[in-house]
Amino acid sequence: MSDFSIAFIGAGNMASSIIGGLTASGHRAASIHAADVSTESLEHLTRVAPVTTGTDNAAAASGADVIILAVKPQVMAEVCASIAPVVAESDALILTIAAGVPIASYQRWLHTAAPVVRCMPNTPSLLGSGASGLFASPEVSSLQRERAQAIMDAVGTSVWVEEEQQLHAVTAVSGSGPAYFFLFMESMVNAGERLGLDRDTATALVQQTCLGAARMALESGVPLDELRQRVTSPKGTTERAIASFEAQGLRELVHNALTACSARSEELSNELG
Ligand SMILES: NC(=O)C1=CN([C@@H]2O[C@H](COP(=O)(O)OP(=O)(O)OC[C@H]3O[C@@H](n4cnc5c(N)ncnc54)[C@H](O)[C@@H]3O)[C@@H](O)[C@H]2O)C=CC1
Ligand SMILES: O=C(O)[C@@H]1CCC=N1
Repeated sequence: MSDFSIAFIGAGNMASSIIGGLTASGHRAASIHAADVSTESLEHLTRVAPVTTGTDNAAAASGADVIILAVKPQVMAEVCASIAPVVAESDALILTIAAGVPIASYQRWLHTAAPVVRCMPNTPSLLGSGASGLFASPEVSSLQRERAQAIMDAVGTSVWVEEEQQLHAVTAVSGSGPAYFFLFMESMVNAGERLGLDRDTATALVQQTCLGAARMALESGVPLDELRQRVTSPKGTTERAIASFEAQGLRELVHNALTACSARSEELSNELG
């Protein structure tokens, strides 16, 4: 599994994180090639791992088993045009991490029904703690699915969805999700300050509480509602806070926010499609 060759088109933040994760998990740097228009991005990447780099997208993609498209959605059409002649001559898997661009657009820009896996990652991938949703076009083989999963598992965990449309929900839950937790943490820090803590103390307590709660949710095997109830002593302090959240409609607020996010993801797909 670790010997297949990978070409990255775009060598920015996400590409260097994935490459860092891949090489840390045993993938040979010699079988990874990266192309970028920016020599600065390429220089930064070679400090992460000794991969082959260049500014010619088609040269990097040539001979690769997996071509990872790690550029912004706005330049995707141009990038696909640059590699289309190579893709036409190969059976490489196209793995794209760009938000919003539908599979039909890649196949149109590449002028072929290439096997495409769309991935919606999130920013904690930069630390190896990402959560990614994956969707495969019908042309993707089982070996290619395994390879796509192995690549994204190098920077966190990944789940497959059965329908491309479900990537809108993945975007609403995990793609944009880190921002919701940051907002909640900001709100807790501000509340802690107003209750008399200095900002640094409130920040340290909030950060560690968030990490601890996430680890309990992940590692205890106990359902979320039970974990919450274990903190909530009858007639105690937590009960008052939870009652306040519930009375002010926190669950409905969250539902509305994720619905708005998913709807925007659909709008963007229509614009980029
Ligand atoms: N769901 C999320 O929160 C996240 C999604 N993403 C997606 O991942 C993709 C990459 O994001 P980042 O790595 O953060 O962006 P970045 O801006 O760090 O890297 C993109 C790279 O593409 C290069 N590039 C631009 N035009 C090019 C061309 N024609 N040929 C070759 N390279 C070219 C740029 O020079 C740059 O180095 C984006 O599509 C983004 O939407 C990334 C991070 C998180
Ligand atoms: O906000 C956005 O549009 C992108 C997609 C998911 C996370 N960031």
